[in-house]
Amino acid sequence: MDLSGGGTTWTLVDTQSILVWSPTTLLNLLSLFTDHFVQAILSIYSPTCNFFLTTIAAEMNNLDSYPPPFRPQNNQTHNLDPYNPSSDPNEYPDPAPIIDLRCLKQNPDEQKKLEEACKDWGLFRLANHDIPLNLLNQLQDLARDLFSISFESKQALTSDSPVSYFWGTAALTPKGTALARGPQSINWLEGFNIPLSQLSGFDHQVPLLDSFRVLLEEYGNHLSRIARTLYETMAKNLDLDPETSKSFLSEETGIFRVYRYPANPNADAALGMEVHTDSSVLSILHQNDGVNGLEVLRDDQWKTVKSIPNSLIVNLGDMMQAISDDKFKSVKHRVKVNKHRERISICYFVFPGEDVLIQSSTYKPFSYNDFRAQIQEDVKTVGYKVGLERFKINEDC
Ligand SMILES: O=C(O)CCC(=O)C(=O)O
Ligand SMILES: [Fe+2]
Repeated sequence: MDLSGGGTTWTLVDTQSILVWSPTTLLNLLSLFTDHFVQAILSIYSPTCNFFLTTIAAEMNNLDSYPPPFRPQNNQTHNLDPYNPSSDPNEYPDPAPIIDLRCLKQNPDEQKKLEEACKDWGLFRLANHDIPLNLLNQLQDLARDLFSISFESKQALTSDSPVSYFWGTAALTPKGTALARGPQSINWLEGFNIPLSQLSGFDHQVPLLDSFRVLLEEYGNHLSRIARTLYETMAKNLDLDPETSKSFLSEETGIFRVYRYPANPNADAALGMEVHTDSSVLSILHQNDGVNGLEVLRDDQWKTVKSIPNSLIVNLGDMMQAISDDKFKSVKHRVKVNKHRERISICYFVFPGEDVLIQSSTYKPFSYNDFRAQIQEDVKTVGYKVGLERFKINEDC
């Protein structure tokens, strides 16, 4: 598949004009301004130029910030379709069930709704989570700033650090470095892997990283609270023994993954993230405003989970499916790339204590450690994560 990110000359066509620009010239020009200033200018331009400006806004990040294979190639020209908001999936209602966190503790109907969402979807949108909107916006802004520094600086910043930088795959070793993959399975993403327990190991000398650390600490406290509340309600739904079930959610294992999915005119040729299930108990996701990408598989159809301001997406992972003895579902999902705009998402994953045995009638007893080791092995040998199937009790033997 053609994984090139585009050409150094972007050809943009609308009904009135044909404009051929060199992005290098444009970027040099635009980089003189701050993003916010440019956004303000963009908003006062005439609507006929809107699609053009939207595209340029998406492309104006420093090209040096992208991993080399994601950069436009010199001898290529791309025809970018005009950005057409009326074909935007935002026009359609979002199908995911909505859970109101504030109601969850007291309201049996909301608890029932959660149970249904876990069985039918393995995913839901979370409203009334009580995370300040300001914190979510600041996190997104800082994540964008962090991704905008040069590729080499991102690598240098994270060498010798508990934070790791990766690209092209989301399959990582326990240390957070990318597992080697073949070029055909490259994922159109870059990211930072940040274990919550090691936030203090951030380089305090680098102001951008230090500001990010402060925000992530605050965000991490909120997500631990949310994960605990959701998990306790799920454990009650499943009638799990309260003492045993506690060790299935270990807040110290919390990990952040911050992703950037660069815009790509050949969006149909590459996935941002390939089809997978998460290995976690729960995953909690925040997507930047207005850029869709996440899709879940339901009834054999891919459904877009829209980016809606101030809401979080929660999905159940393989550990939750095993803990629930297959009553709840670890949902298959993937990320599509946007042709015009880059997408940033901030994901939190929480796991059982590493050596805690999960026992069920469907799977052989295994710990998260066993599960992770098996995935590492499978990705190296078979090329992909086999997952829970590896631990299924084979009734024929
Ligand atoms: O970026 C997203 O929307 C989803 C990321 C994801 O599925 C993952 O990290 O497992
Ligand atoms: Fe995922």
